[in-house]
Amino acid sequence: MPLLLKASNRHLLSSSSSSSIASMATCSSFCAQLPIPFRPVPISSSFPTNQPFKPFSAQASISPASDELFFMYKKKCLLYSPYLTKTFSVFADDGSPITVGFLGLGIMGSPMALNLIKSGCDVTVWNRTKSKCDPLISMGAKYKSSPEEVTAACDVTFAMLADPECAVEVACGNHGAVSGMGPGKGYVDVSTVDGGTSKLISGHIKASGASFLEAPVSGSKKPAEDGQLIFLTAGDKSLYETVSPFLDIMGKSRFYLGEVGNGAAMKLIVNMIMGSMMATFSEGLLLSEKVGLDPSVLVEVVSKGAISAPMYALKGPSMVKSLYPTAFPLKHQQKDMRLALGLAESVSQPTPISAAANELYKVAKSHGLSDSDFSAVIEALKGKVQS
Ligand SMILES: NC(=O)C1=CN([C@@H]2O[C@H](COP(=O)(O)OP(=O)(O)OC[C@H]3O[C@@H](n4cnc5c(N)ncnc54)[C@H](OP(=O)(O)O)[C@@H]3O)[C@@H](O)[C@H]2O)C=CC1
Ligand SMILES: O=CCCC(=O)O
Repeated sequence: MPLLLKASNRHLLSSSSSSSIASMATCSSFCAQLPIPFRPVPISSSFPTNQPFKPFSAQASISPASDELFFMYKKKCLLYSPYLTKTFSVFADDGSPITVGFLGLGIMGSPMALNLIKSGCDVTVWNRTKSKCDPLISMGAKYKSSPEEVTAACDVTFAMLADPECAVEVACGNHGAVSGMGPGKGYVDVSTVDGGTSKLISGHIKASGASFLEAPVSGSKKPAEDGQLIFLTAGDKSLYETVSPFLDIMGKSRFYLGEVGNGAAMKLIVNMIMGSMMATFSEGLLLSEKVGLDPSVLVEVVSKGAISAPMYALKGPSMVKSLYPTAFPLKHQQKDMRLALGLAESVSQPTPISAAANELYKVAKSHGLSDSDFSAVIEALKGKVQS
């Protein structure tokens, strides 16, 4: 017989299977390591009683057979995924599904929205270039022709946009997201922008009576596809709690960092470190080659020691071949260096290494590498740069 699982602020579930389900909830770190197709979807969240949203309930039908599967999960066995992904949905208290909007279907937005759709969420999409909506529409997404229409139709709307300028344009421009917002709705900006931009958007959203959360992500194209992103959130706590089931579909971890601007700052600092790491890695690869060493061997040596990083292992082999398949566009990395340096400037923090790295990304951009992967920054260090 199916069991109805209701989320509560204690993560307790009113079912005879509560012990095994609760075990699953406490094993979230293992759960997050599973690829999306094998990952149990989140079935609990916390809902403060005084929050302005339609309260969510995570609801799932669980048969005795699937209860067995949860027990297997506790022992770190794989779950039978189709069973779970098809039975998960998030509902408002009036029984209607929580509707989700998604604005911006680029490298990151498309797989993030797709994971929501695959998990059974009711998703409405918009993108400036309409053709990028088509694959998602064919997977079951609804389509609206402006950000305003999306936010008017949806309870919560995510935005994954290129830069501060277009994040503001999509939120606050003509027929922008703000025009469709109102009390009881939420706007979650997952783009990488600076804190000032985030506060500006937040101000407009909140003036409409809606709630705002910034939630930039760590993790690139593949983690977005695999639902392994890391959300760095800040803003309305009640919205954070409301959208947590959706964040857990798209990601493996989430941080709540307090006031709007803190999520943006954390994201920019992480990417400032990453940009400098990539620049110095590039120098090392080229230096090794110049002194007669095999840069592929350098990649291997680095992978064995204390400075090993997934980024070097992932990008190194193709950098050695001068190949830069785009996961994180170089123009976005340079934007993040620029914004991080602005953050440092605002508090008089010296960042000479990052400032130097930023110059390299600017050189790479000037040589036509904006849309290549950010690992193409190595080209800025070569004597002869392809244009
Ligand atoms: N790629 C990555 O590895 C990661 C990226 N990020 C951040 O996520 C955000 C998106 O990145 P990513 O998906 O890679 O970028 P893409 O360049 O692939 O996508 C950018 C999106 O922004 C839209 N856009 C750009 N300009 C405008 C505009 N003027 N008006 C409306 N929409 C616009 C694009 O629409 P259109 O399709 O019409 O061009 C597209 O939907 C960025 O802030 C980036 O820094 C964060 C983590 C990782
Ligand atoms: O903003 C892009 C981050 C890319 C990554 O975290 O791998």
